[in-house]
Amino acid sequence: MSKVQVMEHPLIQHKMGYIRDKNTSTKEFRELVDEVGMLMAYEVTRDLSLQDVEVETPVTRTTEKRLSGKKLGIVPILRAGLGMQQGILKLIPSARVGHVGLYRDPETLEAIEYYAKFPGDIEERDIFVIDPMLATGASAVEAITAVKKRGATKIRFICLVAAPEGVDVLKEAHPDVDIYIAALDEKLNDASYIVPGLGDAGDRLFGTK
Ligand SMILES: O=P(O)(O)OC[C@H]1O[C@H](OP(=O)(O)OP(=O)(O)O)[C@H](O)[C@@H]1O
Ligand SMILES: O=c1cc[nH]c(=O)[nH]1
Ligand SMILES: [Mg+2]
Repeated sequence: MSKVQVMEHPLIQHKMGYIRDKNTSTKEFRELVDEVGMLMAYEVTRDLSLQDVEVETPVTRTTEKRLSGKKLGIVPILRAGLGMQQGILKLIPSARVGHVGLYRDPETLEAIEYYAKFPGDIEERDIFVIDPMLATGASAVEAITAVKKRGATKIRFICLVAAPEGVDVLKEAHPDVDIYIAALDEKLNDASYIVPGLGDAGDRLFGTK
């Protein structure tokens, strides 16, 4: 069964308050989403494996630790997932990047795929699927299904704000995928927006609407 981790780090909580604020400008919103993406990547990569390496300091030889070279990949869900991409790449710059384009049909709430491009060796990589919002869960379920179809087997999902409804749907559809959340909110409203939420993440990131 999926592990669900809500990241209660004070810096994440502090920044989430500004991200939610409707008076936060597009520029600040973009910067904050990038920063929270980076802080979440720090937590999510806590279990990366290390190997011993010999290093010569100016004084002596010593044994140090280095990442063991596990191949990683991130897959932002377009559009809003792009807002977290750079922040995560700052910490894991060698990760390859795939993209899956999905939009939520406003009537049916179905996630409609319009784009997909993944690294050729995706099946060898640990994959982080990223999107600021987990609302009904339809988009995350579709994106992870698309990634699995290309052969990836070790997948985690990282989001800023999740509704309990979406967490349940994702756990049910992909019980092998662990879920990392900056804030677990109260519910969905009648339009399936997250409450209290932050509004439409894509529109706020890109200044559309
Ligand atoms: O859990 P769900 O109910 O599927 O909703 C979440 C999805 O909705 C938003 O995308 P949107 O459809 O607004 O596309 P956009 O990123 O292009 O704005 C958000 O970025 C998620 O991908
Ligand atoms: O609250 C929500 C729900 C779906 N997509 C968003 O961007 N925000
Ligand atoms: Mg949107």
